[in-house]
Amino acid sequence: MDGVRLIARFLGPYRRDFLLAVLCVAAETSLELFIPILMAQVVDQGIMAADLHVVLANGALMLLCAAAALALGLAYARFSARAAMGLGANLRAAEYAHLQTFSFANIDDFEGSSLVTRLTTDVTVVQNALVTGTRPLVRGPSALVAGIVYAFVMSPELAVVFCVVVPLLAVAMFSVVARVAPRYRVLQRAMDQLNDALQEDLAAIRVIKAYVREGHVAERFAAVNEHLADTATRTFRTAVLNVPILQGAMYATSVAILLFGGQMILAGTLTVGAFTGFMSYVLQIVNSLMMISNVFLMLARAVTSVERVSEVLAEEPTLVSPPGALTDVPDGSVVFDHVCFKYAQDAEKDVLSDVCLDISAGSTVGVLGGTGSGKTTLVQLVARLYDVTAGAVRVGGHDVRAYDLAALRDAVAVVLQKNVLFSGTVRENLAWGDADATDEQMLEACRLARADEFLERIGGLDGVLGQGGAGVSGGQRQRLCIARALLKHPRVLILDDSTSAVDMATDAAIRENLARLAGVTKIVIAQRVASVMDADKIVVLDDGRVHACGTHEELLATDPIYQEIYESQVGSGISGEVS
Ligand SMILES: Nc1ncnc2c1ncn2[C@@H]1O[C@H](COP(=O)(O)OP(=O)(O)OP(=O)(O)O)[C@@H](O)[C@H]1O
Repeated sequence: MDGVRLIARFLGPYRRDFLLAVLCVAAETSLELFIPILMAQVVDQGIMAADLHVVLANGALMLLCAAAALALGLAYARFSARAAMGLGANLRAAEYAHLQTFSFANIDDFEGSSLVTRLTTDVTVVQNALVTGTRPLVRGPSALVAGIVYAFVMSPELAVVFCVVVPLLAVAMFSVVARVAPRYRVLQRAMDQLNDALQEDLAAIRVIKAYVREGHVAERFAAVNEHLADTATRTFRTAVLNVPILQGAMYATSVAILLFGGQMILAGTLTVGAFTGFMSYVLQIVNSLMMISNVFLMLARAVTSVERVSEVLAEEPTLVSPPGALTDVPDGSVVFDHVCFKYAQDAEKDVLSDVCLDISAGSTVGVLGGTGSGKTTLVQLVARLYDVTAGAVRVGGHDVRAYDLAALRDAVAVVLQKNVLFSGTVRENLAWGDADATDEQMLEACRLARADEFLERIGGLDGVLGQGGAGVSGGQRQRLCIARALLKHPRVLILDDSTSAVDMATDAAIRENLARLAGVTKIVIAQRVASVMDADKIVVLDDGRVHACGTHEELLATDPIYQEIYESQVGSGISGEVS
């Protein structure tokens, strides 16, 4: 029922088309049911009574019925296609819009590939069910009921055969549907896995080629592909069982009716015309049962897909703005107050444990630490990309959970470790930072991020970037991403290893430019000591805890981990560039 409500809701303005499609099928069905009656009259009152007038008149009526049924069939195709395609577009739009409200945690829950299947294949399954299922859904039951009623009217004795056949067939077909329905969820899950493998391989195509791993990924893809094919074969092998069951039933019924009907004709209790008409009802009843079983199979699959679509639409975003949210971030101060965090509620260990930090507005803070020590996790909490598990993060003196999400994220610009640009011009990409920025403002941001160095070479602000920002190098992409963040005029600027692909001299020049941004708090995650040694404060993270905090000189004098990082870089010759 929930599925029906969902479909009714998302049909929206296409509900009219859907209703018209149903009316067309209903009218078409009643016309077709009328034809056997006319046929019986042709045989009994026309051929047997040698009355040509009855044959011609009824023949003309039969042609008229057939032509009207054809017109209604065409109209049905048009209305149902419009309703189904409209429904599909509405469902995809609603899912996509809802997806935009998802937090990272929501997306982690679903997995990206499953979301893709739920927006594409699942919607197509629902669409197809509507466009090809409405006709048999309306025709099947009405043709069945009408066929049985007409058969009883023509010959109640003969029609008793149906009282035996129809219930037996119904039980057989429902058991087929009951076995197949649960398999559809497994099938869609296998489809998710195929999408997952395909997406990962396409995204990593350069790495695959660089490591000459084409054979390995082809094997992995073959395995998921085979799993999908196996699951589909097992599902549809059971589904097609209803065809032999129905055909067997049709022949058995025909034989029984020929046997009993023949005896009745010989005994003079049934006319040949009534018998001919009766035989066409046998076909009609069995056909309608076939339609009903097919439509049930189709619906079983569509129900699975509707459920998967509903799961996306019903997912509650884990991060929302509170009622009466603050819309102004007064300053760029950042406080971590006994913050604990873990990604999964049931995870045993915290990723961040009891982190306390006090970062004053306008200061520069460097964050260092080993791989997996929690640096990225720490800064993501400032822009409320995740919520703390315990404690609080305060920006501008207020808990981040008190702010309107958009206002907070406007004030806290994060240049993530995985920098992403989009296909389009450089100007379009920079406009993500400030849609109203003038060319001068964009060029100034590029100058601060040292993107001006290569901007002319890629065609200036009108230079076109390929999908995912293709067409610029890693270091160039990082600089454009910094420029984009600067255009937001943030109160807090977070750079998560954002200059890792930039050479030392450019890195130093960028730092120098950023240091001049008065009033902007800068939190810089870096692997190189050189990138953070001038900071007002350096935080050393170790296994999710603040191991030490101080200036470069203080840490160099007191902290063994900092000394070790510094020494390792001095040893590798980085110190020369550092100093
Ligand atoms: N989305 C996620 N779901 C579950 N665990 C995660 C997720 N992201 C990170 N982690 C785990 O949290 C821990 C800290 O990761 P984080 O990315 O914050 O470390 P990091 O210090 O930034 O590392 P690196 O220097 O390699 O970028 C790691 O153990 C990582 O496996």
